[in-house]
Amino acid sequence: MMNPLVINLQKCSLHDGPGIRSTVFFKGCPLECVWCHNPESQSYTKDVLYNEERCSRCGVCISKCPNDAIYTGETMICLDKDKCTRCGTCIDYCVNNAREIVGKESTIKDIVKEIEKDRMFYEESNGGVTLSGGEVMSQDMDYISQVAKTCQAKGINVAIDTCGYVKFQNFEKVMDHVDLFLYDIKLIDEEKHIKFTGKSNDLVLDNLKKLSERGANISIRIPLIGGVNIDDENLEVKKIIEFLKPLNIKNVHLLPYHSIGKHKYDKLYMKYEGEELFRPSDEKLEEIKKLFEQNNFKTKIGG
Ligand SMILES: C[S@@+](CC[C@H](N)C(=O)[O-])C[C@H]1O[C@@H](n2cnc3c(N)ncnc32)[C@H](O)[C@@H]1O
Ligand code: SF4
Ligand code: SF4
Ligand code: SF4
Repeated sequence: MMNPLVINLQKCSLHDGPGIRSTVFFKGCPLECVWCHNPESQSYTKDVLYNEERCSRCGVCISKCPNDAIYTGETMICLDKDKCTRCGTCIDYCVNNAREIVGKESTIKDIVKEIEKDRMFYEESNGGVTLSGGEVMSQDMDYISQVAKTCQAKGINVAIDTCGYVKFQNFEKVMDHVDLFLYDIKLIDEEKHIKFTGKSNDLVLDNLKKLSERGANISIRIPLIGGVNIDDENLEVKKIIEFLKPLNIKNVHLLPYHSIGKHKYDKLYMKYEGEELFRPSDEKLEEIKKLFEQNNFKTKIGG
């Protein structure tokens, strides 16, 4: 079996859990959130990225591609994703570095070795490692739980950043080796959840209840997205609060929408469907924060 693909191991991360952390982004996700700032993390296969600004349209990649997957479009060099085998030939021949491959197989040993390098920072800041993505909980869970177990055994704090859309057995496989779950709730309204993420939220909410019942340490993350879960009466937010109240959860992080991942859609030949979305005003964010605080949640704006 292939090891999971890693997109990137980000050092000195300050928004993916407490302290200074290294965040490992695994590739592949069962959801397709319209606003996702990491579109390169959605597919479970490698992707070829194309940077149009660097491309001189020399055509070399077209002639070198062994699968005839590249062709000239009206304004850019196009890719037939069905034909592309991610062999990397076009990347090797592009003198302008306009193409790059995303996703690299990594052994448990290599990942842990890389994580360990920043141990000093973790110790000084009460940080650690965060396993994220994409959706880390939808990967090979023997691999993920081994990474978590090895890090914990070395005294490194382990957090998991998840959308929760996986079978509960995946949580059971890893939870003994996890110090903190950063668990996303995007919407309670099921129809809207399907509309904006492509999937029902049944599993997400069910798993959260079960995790909480099992005594897991959980911080909730809620992306606050104008046009999706923000309204004048804060209806969706109030539903989230009512859902969380009976659970054994105290910490809530509100993540205001941003569009910094938008440019990546072009590079992946994907269409960004979130043009209408917007960041809630600072007043609105404070209003929502207050609502959570009134219900005894320790709430912060940001990751
Ligand atoms: C990329 S996701 C990876 C973890 C997992 N797949 C999830 O959705 O929880 C990491 C965090 O980024 C948030 N996020 C994604 N796109 C965002 C955007 N455009 N603005 C604000 N937060 C965003 C998600 O809600 C999640 O809390
Ligand atoms: S080889 Fe590079 S610069 Fe030339 S057309 Fe292909 S992507 Fe553009
Ligand atoms: S990665 Fe290989 S198959 Fe895909 S476009 Fe480049 S040369 Fe063609
Ligand atoms: S669940 Fe997370 S990684 Fe997956 S599409 Fe949504 S925001 Fe992106």
